[in-house]
Amino acid sequence: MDYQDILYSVKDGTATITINRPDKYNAFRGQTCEELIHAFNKAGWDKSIGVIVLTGAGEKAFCTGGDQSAHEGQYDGRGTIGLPMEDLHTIIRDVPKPVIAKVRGFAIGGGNVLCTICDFTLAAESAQFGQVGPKVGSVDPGYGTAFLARVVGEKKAREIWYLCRRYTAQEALAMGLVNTVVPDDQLDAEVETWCAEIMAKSPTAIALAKRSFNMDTEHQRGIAGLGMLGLSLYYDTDESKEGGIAFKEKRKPDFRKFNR
Ligand SMILES: CC(C)(COP(=O)(O)OP(=O)(O)OC[C@H]1O[C@@H](n2cnc3c(N)ncnc32)[C@H](O)[C@@H]1OP(=O)(O)O)[C@@H](O)C(=O)NCCC(=O)NCCSC(=O)CCC(=O)c1ccccc1C(=O)O
Repeated sequence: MDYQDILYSVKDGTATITINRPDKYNAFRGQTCEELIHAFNKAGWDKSIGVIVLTGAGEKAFCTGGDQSAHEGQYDGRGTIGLPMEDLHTIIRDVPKPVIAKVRGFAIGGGNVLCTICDFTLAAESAQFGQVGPKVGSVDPGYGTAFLARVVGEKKAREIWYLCRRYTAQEALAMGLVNTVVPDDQLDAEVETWCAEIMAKSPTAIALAKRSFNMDTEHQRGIAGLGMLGLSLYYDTDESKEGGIAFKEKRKPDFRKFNR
C-alpha cells in the first residue's frame, strides 16, 4: 500500500508510524485510518520489530480525531460511521508489541482515544489532552469512554467527557493518562530510551503480558461495536450536525433545543 496520510519508518527495531496531516492538526479521515491499520499490521507481525511508536507530524498536534472537514453526518470512509475506528483500535490492542504514543501538542477527540489505547503515552510539555465529542456532536461509545475510566477512574473520565476541558501534560500525568512528561526538545531521546529498554526484554513475555492486560477489558470491543451503530444513527440527527457545523463556523453550538 502506498501511504498518502502517514509516514512509516524503522530504526533499531522500532517502527515509527506518523500521522502526516499537519495542516489538519493531524486529524484523520477514512484513508488515514486504513493506512494506520495497514501500518500496524505490517509492524505488528514483522519479527524484526520490537516496539511501535505512534506520533503526529509537526509541533502543533499528535492528532485531533476525526477530520471535521471530511465530515457532514457520517465520515468519508468504511465502517459503521464512515471511519473504521473499531478496526484501528483493535489492531493497536492486538499487535503483540508495546505501542508508545509520542505526543507533542494536541491529543484531542479521537486523538486522545488513540493515546489512551496505546500501551504507553510519553508527552512533551506542550501536550494537551481532552475530549470534545459533546461539543461537536460526537462520542466514542467504546474504548474512548469505558477504557478511559479504567485508566483515569470513573469520576475523572466522566469529567473529561461531560465538560470537554483541555488538560496540560502535567495534569494528564497526575491523572495517570500519561507515563512521563519531558521538555519538547527531549521527547525524541526519551522515547528512544524507552524503546531500547523494551528491546532488551523477552518479546514473548511482553506479548503474553500485553494479551493478559487486554483480556480484562476485551468485552469493551463488543460494547464499541454496538455503540458505533448508535453513533451512526446519532450522526444523522440535527443535534449532532449542529456540533459539526458550529465548529466549522467557529461559533458556540446551540444544543438546548434538543434537551432530553
Ligand atoms: C484542536 C483544537 C483544540 C485546537 O484549538 P485552537 O488552538 O483554538 O485552534 P482552532 O482554530 O480551533 O483550530 C486550528 C485549525 O485546525 C483545524 N482543526 C483542528 N482540529 C481539526 C479536526 N479534527 N478536523 C479538521 N480541522 C481541524 C481547525 O479547523 C483550524 O483550521 P483553520 O483553517 O485555521 O480554521 C480545536 O481545533 C478542536 O477542538 N478541534 C476539534 C477537534 C474535533 O472536533 N475532533 C473530532 C472529535 S470527534 C471524533 O474524533 C470522533 C470520531 C472518532 O474518532 C470516533 C468515532 C467513533 C468511535 C470512536 C472514535 C474515536 O474517538 O476514536
